[in-house]
Amino acid sequence: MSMKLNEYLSQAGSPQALASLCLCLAEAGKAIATLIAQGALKGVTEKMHSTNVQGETQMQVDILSHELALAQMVLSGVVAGVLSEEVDLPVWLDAADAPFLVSMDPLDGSSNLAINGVVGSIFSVLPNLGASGDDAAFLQPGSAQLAAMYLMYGPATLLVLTVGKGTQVFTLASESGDFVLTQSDVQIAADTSEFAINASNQRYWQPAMQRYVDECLQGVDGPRGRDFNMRWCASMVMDVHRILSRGGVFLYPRDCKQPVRAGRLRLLYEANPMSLLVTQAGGGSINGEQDVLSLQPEQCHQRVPVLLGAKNEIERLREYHRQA
Ligand SMILES: O=P(O)(O)OC[C@H]1O[C@](O)(COP(=O)(O)O)[C@@H](O)[C@@H]1O
Ligand SMILES: [Mg+2]
Ligand SMILES: [Mg+2]
Repeated sequence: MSMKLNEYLSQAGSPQALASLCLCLAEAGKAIATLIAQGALKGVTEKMHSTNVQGETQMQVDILSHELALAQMVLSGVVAGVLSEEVDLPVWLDAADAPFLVSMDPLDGSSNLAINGVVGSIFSVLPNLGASGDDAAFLQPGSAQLAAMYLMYGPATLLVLTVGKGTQVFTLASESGDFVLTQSDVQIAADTSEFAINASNQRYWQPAMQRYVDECLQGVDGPRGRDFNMRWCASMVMDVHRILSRGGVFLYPRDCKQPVRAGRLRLLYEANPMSLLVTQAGGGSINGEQDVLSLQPEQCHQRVPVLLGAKNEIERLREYHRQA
């Protein structure tokens, strides 16, 4: 029998407050999916003249997605503060004693909208340890996350969730508006012959990454003794979803393209939630040497290198970094 998101949350024994939050985030996802589906008819593909705190050009739809998600969190009544890619400082809601903090990338891969490509939303749920109003409250390691979720706005709208009991995939039933469990306890195969990396940055990579990709590219004639396939979607949600669906590794390594930043992806609302979802599915996630989930964040919008996916490949990459 098909299980709905609310039924899964109660079966998983999630506390009522966490279940309410997940359901509100699911509602936000539905609203964002509806917005995106309008495409150019609603200006979804247009850029704005503003930049976010990362110095990236914002799209109107980045801001609208932020607002839709924020409105649902206000409604939930269980969120004290929200850190978003789209705003410089965390937003503190009028709920200081609420149990959760949420970090979010309201629209991931938004540059793909110009080509009608797949985008998503990413949420990380942390405990509110009582320091409401203090932005440092968000600087908790990924291992402290109570839940992680992404929504994927593709041919189907998917919601992928972990509350620390495996990783589950739900599909939006458009007629009823329910998210229905379609894949439970996803497992990522430990081995793979597929990697994902933005190869245009190759000249900036460190030796460990040069070695890994070079060996993959040598294929059956090289030390790996087999051919590798390559994919890159420029949308972390889509790349991670492929790994959850058919295995592989996703690599956004440290590089020297912009020496001031350690990596491309943001620790608190991209790397951490995706790492929890992937490790709950049996995969690995490191920054090169350390587990991403063990990193102590230093800044709200901090960037980190991220290598995640098939466990044995991630351990191989860790070893290459140790040896370099
Ligand atoms: O432009 P690149 O190097 O391909 O980087 C793509 C990466 O940047 C991101 O798009 C960043 O996300 P945003 O669209 O939320 O800024 C990731 O989704 C993706 O993995
Ligand atoms: Mg993103
Ligand atoms: Mg974004």
